[in-house]
Amino acid sequence: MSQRVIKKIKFQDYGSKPKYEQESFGFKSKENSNEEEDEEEEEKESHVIETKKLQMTKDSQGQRINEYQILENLGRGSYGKVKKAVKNGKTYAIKIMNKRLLKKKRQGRRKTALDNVRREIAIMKKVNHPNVVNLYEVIDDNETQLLFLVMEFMEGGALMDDNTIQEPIEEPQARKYFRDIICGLDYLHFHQIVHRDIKPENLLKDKDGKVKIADFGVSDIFEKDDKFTSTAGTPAFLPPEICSGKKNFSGKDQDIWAVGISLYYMVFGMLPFLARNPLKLFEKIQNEKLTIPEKTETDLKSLILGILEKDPDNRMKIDEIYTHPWVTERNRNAFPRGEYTEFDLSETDIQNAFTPRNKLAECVHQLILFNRWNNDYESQVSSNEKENEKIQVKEKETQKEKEKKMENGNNKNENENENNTDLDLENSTIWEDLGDTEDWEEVDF
Ligand SMILES: Nc1ncnc2c1ncn2[C@@H]1O[C@H](COP(=O)(O)OP(=O)(O)OP(=O)(O)O)[C@@H](O)[C@H]1O
Repeated sequence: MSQRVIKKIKFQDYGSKPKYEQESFGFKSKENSNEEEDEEEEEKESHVIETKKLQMTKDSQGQRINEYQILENLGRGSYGKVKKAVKNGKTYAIKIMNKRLLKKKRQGRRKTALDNVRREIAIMKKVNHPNVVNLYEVIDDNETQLLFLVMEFMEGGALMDDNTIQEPIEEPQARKYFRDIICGLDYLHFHQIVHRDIKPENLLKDKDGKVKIADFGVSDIFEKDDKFTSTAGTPAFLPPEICSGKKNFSGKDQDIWAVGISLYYMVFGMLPFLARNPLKLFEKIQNEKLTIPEKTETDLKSLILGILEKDPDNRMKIDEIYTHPWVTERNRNAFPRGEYTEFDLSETDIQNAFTPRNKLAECVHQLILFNRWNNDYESQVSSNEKENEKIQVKEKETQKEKEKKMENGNNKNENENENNTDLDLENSTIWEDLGDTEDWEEVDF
């Protein structure tokens, strides 16, 4: 059963805008708020609408998904397409995915892409901050197996487009962007969420140039400590401790390092470590001394060196970043931290992020596969009977023996299922037989 989670968040936005006003989510600037109203807003469980019914129509204006008029493509990720859409005059970005295809796309030994999407949605449903891209609605249609994430539209696109050499961003502008990123990241880390793929492509700008953290595809949640063993992220943004294959590294330290690489990229227009192949790149990240252009101003230099410290124990932490002279312009531009109240984000929330796994249906599917195999086996035996009587006798004996064995096997399976209703389908071979999974064009709009 899903726990009741009441989200109570208070924060101040000291990023690119001094005061935060986003009426659509019920947050108001402090001057305008009254306490009762605030209390009411805070008691909302989740701001995300969950829709189970999908209506896809086509008219003279093009395609529609429920009330959303679908416009042009915004981009394509590894899990699906992102389209621009309009509803009641407001623009949205809709990520369109196909659950059937996600289920077939393996991610490591035990997981499928659907597991990652489940986690991404669970996280996005809970978070609500001006520097994190907001999710408005999840449309989860079982008939078509399509999944739609309706997000706020980030008109300004990615902070920087790709990993080529780019025009550096002027320092005052870079500082605003950097503060936005730190505000969003601090909020996530407070709520025990690590992003694990911070990079300019996943930092999107809204129409006012405010930067928000997007793409929670490989994000994770942690409990007591933030130690991880699995590698996730983009090679050029991975810290030395991950490149060296260290087990048990800090997810927060990984995010901080990636923010440092992103800052370097913003102010110098290029990545600090580049190589032709990942192995060479990992070697450079671990061993090559960081070069900073000579004319770099002292405060900026000290911040970059502090964040891009190879030893994670000596790497700058987020509270030191908040008070760093480059960030605060030597205390002329205060950068206080937001105040947040905890919310729960549990494994149950992840499992229930959209239509919960139907364990019964999956068990039935396994039984059907087993019966099919069993019938094939029996028909093979009967054709042999017609051909040769002698063989038939032998086959019957063998058959009996095998049936006996199978019966024992069946009983064993039944017993196992009785003991383990939570069938481990991640380890089941049924996903292996589903063929090639590369054709993402199947998500056709
Ligand atoms: N909320 C949004 N507003 C505007 N554009 C968006 C939004 N979300 C995503 N996009 C665009 O759509 C593209 C695809 O996004 P998506 O999150 O699916 O994948 P990605 O981050 O590019 O890649 P991957 O998921 O493989 O890491 C992005 O590159 C971005 O330019």
